[in-house]
Amino acid sequence: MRSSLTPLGPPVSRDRIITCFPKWYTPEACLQLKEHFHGQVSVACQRRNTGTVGLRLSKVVVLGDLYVGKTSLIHRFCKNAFDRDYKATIGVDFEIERFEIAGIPYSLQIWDTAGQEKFKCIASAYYRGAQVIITAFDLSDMQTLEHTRQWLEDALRENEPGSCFVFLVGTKKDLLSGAACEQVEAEAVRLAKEMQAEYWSVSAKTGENVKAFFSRVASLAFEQSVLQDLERRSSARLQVGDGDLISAYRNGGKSNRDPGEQEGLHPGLLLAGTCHSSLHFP
Ligand SMILES: Nc1nc2c(ncn2[C@@H]2O[C@H](COP(=O)(O)OP(=O)(O)OP(=O)(O)O)[C@@H](O)[C@H]2O)c(=O)[nH]1
Ligand SMILES: [Mg+2]
Repeated sequence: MRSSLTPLGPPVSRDRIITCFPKWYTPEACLQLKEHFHGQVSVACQRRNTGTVGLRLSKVVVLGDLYVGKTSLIHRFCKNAFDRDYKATIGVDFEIERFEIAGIPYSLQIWDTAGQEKFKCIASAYYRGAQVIITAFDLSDMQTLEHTRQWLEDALRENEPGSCFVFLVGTKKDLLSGAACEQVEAEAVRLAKEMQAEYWSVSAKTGENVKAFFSRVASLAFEQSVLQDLERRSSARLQVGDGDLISAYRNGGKSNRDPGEQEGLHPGLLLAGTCHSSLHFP
């Protein structure tokens, strides 16, 4: 089936266009070592046979202790800005970032959560339906690394087992150098392997690795979305072929997770959101 669904709105900016599969930070703790998009995904993109992938929002949640730099990381990527003053996130906030990956439009909804304990119950309401979980810690504060395991556990509890890509991100790379940085990174890589997470070190202050990191996040999520969409459509066709028309119709070509659920919007809770660029939904 050829997709006729094209999002409206301005073209994505040049630095959001991804043509090659972005590389990992370190091969020791990475989710996929391959250098190209999955063959089926490349073919689907060439034929523009990616179903509704271009219209959906993939949910990314960013978690971690207060003051580790979650908001700064997101702001560096989405607004190319850095603020030295600390303004605690209250509850949650989100940004929408549009990409073009292998010629197909793709959007991430990036949820910034509060690290302060008193806001945890608000923030945790937004963990559900995440395709990507980013657990952040401050490279200059080892305690924040130790706490990442608990943050991840809390987020995984709200999601189906095996349904999320997990990243462990060390922030404020500019504050460490040489042997000190290597030592913390080695410990973080060890933990990332245990968490089955991909490891990255970044600096929101200098911008080091920030764009590369989010390109990697977007590409892995995109590839998974296309593969899931292809699988869903082929199983719907099989069901029709089996004469099970009603069950195919009931599923409506949907995955187990409803796209609305993936968007994770729970009205009525404290929420301050910014749509970074205009999107039009069906
Ligand atoms: N040197 C340096 N400072 C940073 C970096 N990233 C963030 N900071 C500083 O660290 C402080 C906390 O950053 P935030 O991004 O607000 O931290 P947060 O994790 O969002 O905190 P909560 O919203 O309370 O959970 C701020 O003063 C930032 O300027 C970085 O890469 N390098
Ligand atoms: Mg914040």
